Amino acid sequence: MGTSMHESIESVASKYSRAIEEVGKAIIERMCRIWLHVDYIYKWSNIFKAQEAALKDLHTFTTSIINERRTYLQENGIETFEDEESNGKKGRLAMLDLLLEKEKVGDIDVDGIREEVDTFMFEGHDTTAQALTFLIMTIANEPRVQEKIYEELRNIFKGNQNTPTTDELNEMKYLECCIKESLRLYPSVPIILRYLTEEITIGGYIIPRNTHIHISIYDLHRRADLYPEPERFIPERFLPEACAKRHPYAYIPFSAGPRNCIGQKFVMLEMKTLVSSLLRKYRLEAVTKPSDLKFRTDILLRTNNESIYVNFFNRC
Ligand code: HEM
Repeated sequence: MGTSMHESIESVASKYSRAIEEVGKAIIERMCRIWLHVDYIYKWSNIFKAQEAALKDLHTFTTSIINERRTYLQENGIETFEDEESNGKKGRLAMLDLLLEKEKVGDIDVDGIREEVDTFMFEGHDTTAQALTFLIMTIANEPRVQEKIYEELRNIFKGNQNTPTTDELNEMKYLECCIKESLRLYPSVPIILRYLTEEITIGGYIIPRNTHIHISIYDLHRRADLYPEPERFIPERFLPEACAKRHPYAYIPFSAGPRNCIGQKFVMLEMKTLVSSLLRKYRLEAVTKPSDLKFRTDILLRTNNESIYVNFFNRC
């Protein structure tokens, strides 16, 4: 986003993680209690108070990120993005710098910037952390798959220890199938919500317009008619020839349509970078098994397990 998170921000970062969980809890608790759907009643509830406290911590964190960047630009006398190669490409702005530029010409105010930063922090942070957790656990539980990924990495890197280049990341085709299959079984965003502006018919049922609907990505991804033996981890389901036979909306970990995830290409590179670096150095052995996972109702796919464990062994 164009900022580094140094010490002063670190001190509020753990509060931020807790705040995100609290806000998620408040949303779910409200959703499940119909009387709390009425704003007037909700505002008197303890859930609302907890939500407000969490939002305060959340906004403290994102505001400090914005202020840190603003101060940096001011202290270094950077007037416009043309002055700085902030992301290595002169003329192309990091997101926060672009928002700060727009603020100068009155296209956005400070609350607007904070909303955008909140969206990116929320959409980009826990989603990726959850996806990596489930992927690493799954690879540890699938020795055949792990060896196949390792073989692919050995062929790409041929013994060198370098950080992967973009070309090398693009060569990790099998690892990509594993990431996709892991997101099928463990979609970080298990449900999405939509508001119907027109009537639709699904499976013979008419759903009237002006209806709020939930789309369960988790359940869709485990449909046996779309994915035979849906509980099994089979990365080959995502080889190009297998995907070609499937409906384009049968797999939607990043949603679909005009409001789909804008971070999906970035996150694939991020996950490949992290997992390939781990697997080049370590062999993983399972501790927590998929059958140990106890999912809870939340806006992100989380478990009630205290922790998810994996053993790491040095590859000599
Ligand atoms: C494994 C990681 C991720 C998953 C599974 C994921 C999934 C999703 C999903 C399902 C949506 C649509 C939500 C809805 O329709 O209600 C979404 C939206 C979004 N995602 Fe991601 N995401 C991930 C990572 C990221 C990252 C790394 C970023 C930013 C760098 C990001 C930025 C966004 C933004 C800004 C939106 C809102 C787009 C809009 O409303 O127009 N996401 N994401």
